[in-house]
Amino acid sequence: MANTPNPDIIYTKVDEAPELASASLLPIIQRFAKAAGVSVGTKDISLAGRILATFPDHLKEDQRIADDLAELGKLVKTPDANVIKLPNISASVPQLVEAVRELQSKGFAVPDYPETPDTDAEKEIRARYDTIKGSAVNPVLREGNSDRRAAAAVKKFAQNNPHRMGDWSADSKTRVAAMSGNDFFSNEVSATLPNETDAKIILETANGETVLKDGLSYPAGTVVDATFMSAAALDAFLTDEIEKTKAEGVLYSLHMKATMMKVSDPIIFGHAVKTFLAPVFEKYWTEMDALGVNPNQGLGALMDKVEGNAEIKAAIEACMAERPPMYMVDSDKGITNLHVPSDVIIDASMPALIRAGGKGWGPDGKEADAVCVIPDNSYAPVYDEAINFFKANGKLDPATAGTVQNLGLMAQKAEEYGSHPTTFEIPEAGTVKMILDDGTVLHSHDVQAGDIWRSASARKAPIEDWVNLAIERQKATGFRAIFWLDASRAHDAELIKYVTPILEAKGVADKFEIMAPREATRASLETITKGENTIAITGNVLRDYLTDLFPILELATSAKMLSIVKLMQGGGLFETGAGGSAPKHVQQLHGENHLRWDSLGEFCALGESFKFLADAKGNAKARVLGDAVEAATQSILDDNRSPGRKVGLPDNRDSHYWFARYWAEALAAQTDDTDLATEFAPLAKALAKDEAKIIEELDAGQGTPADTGGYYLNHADKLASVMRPSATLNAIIG
Ligand SMILES: NC(=O)C1=CN([C@@H]2O[C@H](COP(=O)(O)OP(=O)(O)OC[C@H]3O[C@@H](n4cnc5c(N)ncnc54)[C@H](OP(=O)(O)O)[C@@H]3O)[C@@H](O)[C@H]2O)C=CC1
Ligand SMILES: O=C(O)CCC(=O)C(=O)O
Ligand SMILES: [Mg+2]
Repeated sequence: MANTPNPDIIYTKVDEAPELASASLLPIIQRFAKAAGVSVGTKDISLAGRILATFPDHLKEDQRIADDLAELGKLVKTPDANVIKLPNISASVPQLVEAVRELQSKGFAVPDYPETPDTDAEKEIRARYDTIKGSAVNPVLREGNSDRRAAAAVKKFAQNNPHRMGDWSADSKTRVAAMSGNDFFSNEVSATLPNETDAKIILETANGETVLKDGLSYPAGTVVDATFMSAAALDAFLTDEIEKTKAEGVLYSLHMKATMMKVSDPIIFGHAVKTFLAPVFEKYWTEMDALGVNPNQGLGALMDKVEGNAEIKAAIEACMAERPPMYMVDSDKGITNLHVPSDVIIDASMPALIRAGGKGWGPDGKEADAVCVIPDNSYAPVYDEAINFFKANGKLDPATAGTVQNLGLMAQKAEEYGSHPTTFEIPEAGTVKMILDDGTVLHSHDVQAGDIWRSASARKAPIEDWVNLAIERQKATGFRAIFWLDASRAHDAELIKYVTPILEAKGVADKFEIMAPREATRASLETITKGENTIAITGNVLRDYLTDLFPILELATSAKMLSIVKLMQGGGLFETGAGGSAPKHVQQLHGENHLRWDSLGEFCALGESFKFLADAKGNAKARVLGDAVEAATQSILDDNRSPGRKVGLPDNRDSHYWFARYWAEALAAQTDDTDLATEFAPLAKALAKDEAKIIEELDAGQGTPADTGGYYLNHADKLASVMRPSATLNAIIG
């Protein structure tokens, strides 16, 4: 665990499909980087790594690992940061429990996850696990705002090779259902703090006062919001939508972000489970409670807990038979939308449904229209409007559509995505107050037991940085630029008070529009339908939602996105793609040794990282490497070398061979650096000469199961032998 100097570039060690891909790609990157004197090292932010790093006191000396996330968290606050960040698991409780089980089975004595901690020791363990749960990594690393867009070559490729889109018909019954009031959207209040201040949050009830949170501290200029969702209104809404969905004869679906919104959304998910199975919960709650059922963890965990009770199981079956058919995660295996809170994640799930023409998979394994329940109305209008647009105008044509780029306010845990420490499920009716250190009551809400209250904030420096980045991007592109802000929403109105004066002071107010999310969705879809382009300048949640929505419509996937985070202290964070870690791809690799993960996001991030390094460290060779990465990425697209979806087709490993070859060829061909040209010419030649042999070796194993020695924690040697099966390629790479 000794402190060694950081490598020039840090490539994160993650989970699932991107981690499998890294086993093949990273050795290639390291070999090429070395030629420019650039070291590329790893830091472990995987779920398994996070668990091990959090419980050193439970492990043997030789099993302990450093807390890489803590180190990275410090590094991103320095100008030296140059981090390539791959997607990692934001763990729901079922995922966390599985990972713990796997580690224990491998001889790591990490403690069980205490679902209902009683003793102080259990509470302490639970508190440590809570730091690992949900989106525990991204908010730590994201010390800058987000610039996500498709690289020009990627967009052009999508236009020239349009993907299949599901047809939309005007009479599609698919619709979005959101609450009409008493949700986070309608209860929001917001204020901008004139001075630096400490604050606390208290709950006053008939029985006295409880401090929910103390020791909050905000710099001057922070926009501080408070809001709550009424549990009674939520239940009434869900109950009503279940009935309506049944009457409409379509699938019932719920779309949440239980991973990132790790406190509020699992509770809302739990309400959805409870209302769907309302008769069962009413009749059997005492027994279910005794069995340890927690609805927030989903129907899957619930079924496990009641496994031994035939009466409850029969009641569940009878209830499900009366309910509308559910949108399925895996109809073959009977996994429903409500099984696991992290299976259906709104940013990816809604765009996939829209791309499919408004269709989801039903229990019968057939596609059908669906009611999409998105309880809170803050951002639901985006999907509602997109669906209305496609019903009226038919599907988008990726061959002619322009693009929607995104500039997102993300730095320093901006907005809802930083609200977890200040989110509470209210234990008892009363009044929640946020009180500043001078005694001012900044915000106050009357609440009932079970309501979900939360406060979110956005700081001045990140807001100003975001507006300035938007000005830069608009100037660089000339695109239509829209701030997606709703003047009638409390939080957005405070942001507009920042945005307008900056635009005016810089004399660019006429280049920007400000529109509420619904209007901005329509304007953006109209713009790209005409083949024109636009920049969506959004808050943190819409940053996340839109950088899956538009790429999935325009490019078929968000995996190919360029995601740059210009860190506020001068460093660079280069995220790969805009999506997640694709669990289905791991299943396919383990089952039939085919990895359909596309590393195009990694290629884009790598090019940017080298170029950033060139500027930051004055390393001209790094620029040559970066330019050659771009040329190689272009060749991958031009020659169609991306992985195929089905077993037997070229996969992720083949695409890495081609990437190495094109990269070496571009280096050999360039004239800016003769050393690099001389070094890579023979490598390029060897890769070309042995093409047939390498491809044969890479593909030989496809069609049979592959053992990587684990799911959350792979065995390094087994993983390498699966992901680097070509001895010929390995010898050339060295
Ligand atoms: N930045 C981050 O760290 C993020 C992490 N996550 C985490 O990822 C996990 C899965 O999330 P989920 O919402 O299912 O989203 P994913 O983006 O992982 O998956 C959705 C689908 O998108 C397609 N896809 C995504 N990336 C690629 C790629 N590189 N190549 C090819 N296809 C791709 C796959 O489609 P198909 O199966 O049809 O091939 C995949 O099933 C969760 O644990 C979540 O917490 C999620 C988002 C961002
Ligand atoms: O951190 C997470 O949980 C998800 C992040 C995400 O979806 C994104 O950044 O697009
Ligand atoms: Mg996302």
